[in-house]
Amino acid sequence: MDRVCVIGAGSSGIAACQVLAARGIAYDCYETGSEVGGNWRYLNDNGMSSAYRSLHINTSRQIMEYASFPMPEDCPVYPSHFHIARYFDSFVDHFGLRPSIAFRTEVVRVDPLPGGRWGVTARHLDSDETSERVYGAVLVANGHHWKPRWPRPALPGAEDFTGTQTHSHDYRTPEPFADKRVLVLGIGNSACDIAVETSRVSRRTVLAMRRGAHILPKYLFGVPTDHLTGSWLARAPLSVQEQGLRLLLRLSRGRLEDYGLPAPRHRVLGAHPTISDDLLSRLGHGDLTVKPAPARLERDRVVFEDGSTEEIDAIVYCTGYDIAFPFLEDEVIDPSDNDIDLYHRVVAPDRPGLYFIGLVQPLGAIMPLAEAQSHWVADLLQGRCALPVPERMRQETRAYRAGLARRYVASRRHTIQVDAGAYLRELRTERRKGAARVRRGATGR
Ligand SMILES: NC(=O)C1=CN([C@@H]2O[C@H](COP(=O)(O)OP(=O)(O)OC[C@H]3O[C@@H](n4cnc5c(N)ncnc54)[C@H](OP(=O)(O)O)[C@@H]3O)[C@@H](O)[C@H]2O)C=CC1
Repeated sequence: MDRVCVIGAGSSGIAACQVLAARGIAYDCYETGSEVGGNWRYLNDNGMSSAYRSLHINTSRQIMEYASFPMPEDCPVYPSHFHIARYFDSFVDHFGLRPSIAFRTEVVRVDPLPGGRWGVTARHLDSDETSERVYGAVLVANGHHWKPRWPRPALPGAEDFTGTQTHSHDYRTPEPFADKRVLVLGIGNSACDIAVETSRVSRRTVLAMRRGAHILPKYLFGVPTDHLTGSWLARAPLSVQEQGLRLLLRLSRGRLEDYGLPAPRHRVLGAHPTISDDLLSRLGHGDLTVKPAPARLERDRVVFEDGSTEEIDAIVYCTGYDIAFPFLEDEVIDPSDNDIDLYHRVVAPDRPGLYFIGLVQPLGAIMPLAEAQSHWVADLLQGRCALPVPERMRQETRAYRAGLARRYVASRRHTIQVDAGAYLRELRTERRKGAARVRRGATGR
């Protein structure tokens, strides 16, 4: 079997490396930075980490750990990025993966070649030299929370705004916002974490949003929330999960309107969850002001959609991330507007040998899903599983899109959503079907 290329040594890339190594598949992994961990390596010198100093994961460690390597017992329930980066270091060392990772080596091009092979061009940052190598398959694990998504088009008046305008990707600590009048835009997890933090040092922090969000706590009745939502509740039909969660939230934290937040018009499971223990208490303290979305900027002030205005010194756009593969031409795969059609979120139907690891946004955590995806890809590489014909794969991607449209608020942030437990079951089923295809000799490729 031809050698395989893994792009990125973040949480998904190292999961892929571990599985490939365990399965005896020769591979090279390329990582732009000097260390593993991707987004979870604070101040990562690959320039792609969006982690801020106070970041703690909002899924519990039991939900985020790799199946092959449990997190240490003494790790907190909701570890910080420091704990998580340490865990990734020990994962890589435990499995002896480090020598297979070319650090400070950026993949700059990936080209399809005749015969289903792939040409990979890498730039070595220390020497600025490039090298080319041919691989039988490429596993793309470059992450999807590193390229800032700014409002498109920009807010009217943005060019003439006299304050600062930054994206959450570049937020590290609240100090630069001390004594400032800050506007945080969005109501995802970045917005809530950042608004809570700036509200402690700013003169005033305004949290503006174009729709409400169901705020989930990290604990419900003393139990990590995802221990409830990821276990018995996750196996129930969606409507039962929805009702159960709605009831639990109503009992534990009451109505969001009573904290000054707009009542969400969508179902609890109709948006990627916003998880914060601190937001509601900061609102209760009167240290955060809630506003609708900005309508326009007027030099040193922001006019909101309800006609109210605020003088603002700094805007932090917590408006999410674009999916991007800078090393792939759009003709190969085009992720514009975060639309990307992959069979079971991994396989490019018309590009044999091109796989995407960790390109999901789960209710749950990406790490064990990336690991499970890698096992499926290893099956495909070793001929233990086969894919259906491309048209069958495209049917699956259409059905997935239709399911997203039925369930989720229409937003560019909801194009790669999965429920962790259900998705793991889906991958297991696909592996069984893929093995049956091999036995029948019914391979699509
Ligand atoms: N502690 C943790 O573990 C953390 C995890 N994360 C994760 O990182 C990922 C990214 O999160 P995040 O950075 O919050 O981004 P998200 O994409 O999740 O949220 C973006 C927010 O910005 C809003 N928005 C986007 N564009 C506009 C616009 N033009 N005008 C007004 N509002 C806009 C969205 O609203 P709409 O819904 O209407 O599109 C949404 O409220 C998520 O998976 C999140 O869970 C992030 C921070 C902390």
